[in-house]
Order: sequence, then C-alpha cells, then structure tokens
Amino acid sequence: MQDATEAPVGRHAGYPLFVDLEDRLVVVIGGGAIAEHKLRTLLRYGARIKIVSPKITEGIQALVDEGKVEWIPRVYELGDLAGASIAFSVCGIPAVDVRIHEEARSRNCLLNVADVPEECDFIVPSIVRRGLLSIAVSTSGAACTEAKRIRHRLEDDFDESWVAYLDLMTQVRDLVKERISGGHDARKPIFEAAADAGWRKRLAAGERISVEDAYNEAVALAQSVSQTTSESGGHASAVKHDEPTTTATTAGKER
Ligand SMILES: C[C@@]1(CC(=O)O)C2=NC(=C\c3[nH]c(c(CCC(=O)O)c3CC(=O)O)Cc3[nH]c(c(CC(=O)O)c3CCC(=O)O)/C=C3\N/C(=C\2)[C@@H](CCC(=O)O)[C@]3(C)CC(=O)O)/[C@H]1CCC(=O)O
Ligand SMILES: NC(=O)c1ccc[n+]([C@@H]2O[C@H](COP(=O)([O-])OP(=O)(O)OC[C@H]3O[C@@H](n4cnc5c(N)ncnc54)[C@H](O)[C@@H]3O)[C@@H](O)[C@H]2O)c1
Repeated sequence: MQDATEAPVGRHAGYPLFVDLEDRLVVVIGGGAIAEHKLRTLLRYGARIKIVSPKITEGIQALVDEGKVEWIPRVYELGDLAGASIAFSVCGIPAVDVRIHEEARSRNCLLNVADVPEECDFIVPSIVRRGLLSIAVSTSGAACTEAKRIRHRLEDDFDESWVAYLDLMTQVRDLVKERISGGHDARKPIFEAAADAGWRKRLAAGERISVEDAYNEAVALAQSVSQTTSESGGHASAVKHDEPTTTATTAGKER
C-alpha cells in the first residue's frame, strides 16, 4: 500500500509552511469580526498591517488608535495590495473578491479569501501554540469544524509544559552545536538522548534543570546508549567532545 504521506494531495490541499511575517506588510480588505480575528493572530506574528475598509469594528478601531494597525477608511481600490507579502479579503462581496484576486495574481501576492477555498492561494489553519511549538491543522477546506475539534484534542495532549521544555531543548541544542565536533552524525545521538531524558515531565513536576546539567546528562546518556549498542555488536560511534564535561546526573528514559 502507498504511504499516506506520499500519496498525491487533493484539491485545495496547501503545501504547509511556517512563514516569518516579522515586519512584512499584510493587507486586509474588510473590517468586520472575521477581519478582527485574522488581525489579532497576524499581530502576534509581528506583521505590519494595513486595513482597507469603509467601516471597522470597535476592536479594530482600538488597534488603530494604539498605532498597531494602519486604516485606510474607504472601499478597496486597485493598487491597495502594493508592497504586500500576503493579503486577506474578508469583505464578503464576491465581485470585489474577483478584483482583489486579479490584483494579487498580477503582483505575485498570496491571497486568502475567507470562506472561499477556490479563491484562496493559501488557507488559514487552526493553530495550537505552546511557546516555540506550533501545530497547524488543516482539512484542506473540507471541514473547519473538524479542524477546530482536532485543535482542541491537540491542546489537551500538548499542554503548557511544552513552553519551558522547548526553551531548555533549544539552549541545549545550541550548546551541542557549539561543543560537539564531527558534524550531524556526532550530534544526532545527543539530540536523541536529550529527547529521551524526560525533561518535560520533570520540569512540569517542579524540578529545576540548568542548561549545563541538561547538556551533561544528554551527553552521558548518549554515551551509555553508544556503549550498549557497541557491546551488542552495533555500529554506534562514541561521542566526541571539543571540551571536557562533568559527569551527568540521573538520566530517566521516560518522556
Ligand atoms: C481553521 C479556521 C482558521 C481561521 O479562520 O482562523 C478556518 N475556519 C475556522 C472556523 C470556521 N469557519 C466556518 C465555520 C462554521 C462551520 C462550518 O461552516 O463548518 C467554522 C467553525 C467555527 O467557527 O466554529 C465557516 C467556513 N469556513 C470556510 C467555509 C467555506 C467552505 O467550507 O467552503 C465556511 C462556510 C461554510 C458554509 O457555507 O456554511 C472555509 C475555510 N475556513 C478555513 C479556516 C479554511 C479551511 C481550514 C481547513 O483546511 O480546515 C477555509 C477553506 C478558508 C479560510 O478561511 O482560510 C477556523 C477554526 C479556528 C479554530 O481553531 O477555532
Ligand atoms: N473563516 C471563518 O471562520 C468565517 C466565519 C464566518 C464568516 N466568514 C466570512 O468572512 C467574511 C467577512 O465576515 P464578517 O462577519 O467579518 O462580515 P462583515 O459584513 O461584518 O464585514 C465585512 C466588512 O467588509 C467591509 N467592506 C464591504 N465592502 C467593502 C469593499 N468594497 N472594500 C473594503 N471593505 C469592504 C465592511 O465595511 C465590513 O467592515 C464573509 O465573507 C464571511 O462569509 C468566515
């Protein structure tokens, strides 16, 4: 049977990306409740936002007053997408959507038309965010209610403990890249050991784990795995440091 991840994707299935919008211009056409919902998410990701709409909600007005959003108080005109990296049409008027779509195409600007998958260059997923962890869910436009329910299930599975855990993991990873020579093959067993060390649950239980201790623990765990593998006839190579480290503390296996 064909692997599900290798099967051809269907209509409206988007290629998943995590795009850095920091300081990029995003143009939103329309100023209703749906525009406000999209705007609030976009602001969290550092986008510069220009909104074109004769009317805006009180919530958007507050963001305009705080200087977080630029408002052009009129209907959409050709040229409004100038300089935009991506754009959203949330005015809900099909004839206007068609004009916005034409301008977006001519400018190579990716457009989302809320609720009109066939006019969308990209669709907006349902998002779970836990610090550095992002999980985006899409049903390729088939059932956003299901996307939302899957998000709720994932929110239960991936609780707030992931925030501190991934902060620790990223710092340990930086240390490993700094201290372990020999390329990816030498570092990989340590990254695996770090993921096996059970830090997330231990942090959640209130244990304080310093970056240095975590690093030493991962190196020791990788070494013990490497020894076990070579004793049983495997090919794992020993971990090589660029500088000596102290002995590690406990190394639980549980995640
Ligand atoms: C994920 C989420 C993100 C967001 O918008 O932030 C999102 N819709 C959400 C909720 C939601 N939207 C609607 C309902 C009412 C119930 C219902 O209709 O099912 C609910 C549920 C609710 O509100 O509870 C109405 C609706 N939506 C679309 C259509 C048109 C159609 O289906 O053809 C219709 C009208 C259908 C009709 O005619 O009645 C289409 C799209 N909505 C998408 C995204 C894209 C596909 C995402 C995917 O691939 O799954 C896509 C294709 C285009 C786009 O907008 O990007 C967000 C969940 C946020 C969360 O996690 O809480
Ligand atoms: N994806 C979702 O979750 C979802 C859910 C509900 C609705 N929608 C869709 O999103 C769209 C907007 O929904 P809403 O509830 O915010 O609608 P709304 O009617 O409250 O807002 C529309 C906004 O567009 C502005 N507008 C009208 N004509 C314009 C023009 N020519 N140029 C610029 N702005 C113009 C209006 O002033 C208003 O601010 C609708 O198409 C709706 O079907 C999406």
